[in-house]
Amino acid sequence: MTQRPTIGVAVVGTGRMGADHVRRLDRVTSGARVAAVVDVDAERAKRVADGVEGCAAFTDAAQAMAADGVDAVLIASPGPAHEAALLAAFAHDLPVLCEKPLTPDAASALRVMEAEQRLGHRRVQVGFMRRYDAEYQRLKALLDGGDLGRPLMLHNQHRNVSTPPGFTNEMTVNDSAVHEMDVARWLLDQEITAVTVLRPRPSSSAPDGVDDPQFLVFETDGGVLVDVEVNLNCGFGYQVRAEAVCERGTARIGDGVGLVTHTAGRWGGTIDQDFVTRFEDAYDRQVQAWIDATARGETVGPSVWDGYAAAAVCEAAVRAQQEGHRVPVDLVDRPPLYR
Ligand SMILES: NC(=O)C1=CN([C@@H]2O[C@H](COP(=O)(O)OP(=O)(O)OC[C@H]3O[C@@H](n4cnc5c(N)ncnc54)[C@H](O)[C@@H]3O)[C@@H](O)[C@H]2O)C=CC1
Ligand SMILES: O=C1[C@@H](O)[C@H](O)[C@@H](O)[C@H](O)[C@H]1O
Repeated sequence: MTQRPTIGVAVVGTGRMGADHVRRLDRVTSGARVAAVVDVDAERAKRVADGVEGCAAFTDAAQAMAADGVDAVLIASPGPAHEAALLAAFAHDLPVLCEKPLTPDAASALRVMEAEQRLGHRRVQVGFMRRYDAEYQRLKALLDGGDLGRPLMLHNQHRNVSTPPGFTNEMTVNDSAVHEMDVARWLLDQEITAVTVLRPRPSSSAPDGVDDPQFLVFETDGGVLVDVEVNLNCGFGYQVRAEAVCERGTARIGDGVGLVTHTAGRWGGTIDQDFVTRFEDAYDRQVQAWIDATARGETVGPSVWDGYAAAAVCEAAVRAQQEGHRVPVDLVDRPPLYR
């Protein structure tokens, strides 16, 4: 049997997600190696590179992409830095796995989409990892199968223990609810056409300046109503749940009922505390799918169109937050490359 050559990956951004993806590429997935890491924080890049055999450290993404042994790019810098890194990768026609959000607004996502179209082929998989989560995949298969009839509503809960320092109202949409925007579009195979943001009284655990929780309502072009409780300082755990209400039944995921113990007069289990553990398998499967597709010369998974559509919904949601009324979502026509 002939062995596939190992793909050399440059990981851009070595913070929480970037460092975890470096570990994953180095120790969990197969078919790729970390050839380079990039961070504007030179010491952080060096620290991460030192832990991986044969890995070079850079502070400039474009330089890393031009380096020997780099065949593909994983972008895990903050959202506002994604556009520059994507355009640099396109200059070398390199395959990219780009963490969500593709970019933080629709105009920059459109520029990326135009640049990818100029290449003439898809090169980017967007890191909407929930599409690789086993529970979400089962829900998708059930809805696609049609046994429950047509979906009418999708209820979602997105709870985090707490928000990190510097978290803003916009980030409740761009960093957190963006996942529900993507999974709603994917599960229903419909586009989101309008967003309303409602707010109960704030939790006393919410940091100053952050309205938490928030309640988002999306309307879709297929007539489904999607609601999302974004509750990011709930204090007790990381919970991501979705319930589809269909014509002949309902289906729910995310109850997290793993090991249940009965002891000392009580019964119960544990609740994940963050996305790294809750979605560990999904991140692994997402990255392995990207490596495998790259080895075949293909691009799979959430596309730049999906990243753009989510960015347009985010933009409408941020306006809805600020202006306090329902905001329609405007999308350009879907280009042939993404149909
Ligand atoms: N899929 C998921 O569940 C999650 C995805 N993310 C996404 O991953 C990305 C990174 O987030 P975190 O790791 O939490 O952030 P982080 O703040 O921990 O790390 C970001 C790193 O990027 C570096 N950086 C900043 N600008 C850069 C540039 N221009 N070039 C190279 N490096 C640069 C920073 O110095 C830092 O080391 C974001 O897009 C975020 O939305 C984050 C958390 C979970
Ligand atoms: O992407 C993520 C974070 O950026 C975000 O801050 C969290 O709320 C999400 O649950 C996580 O998946």
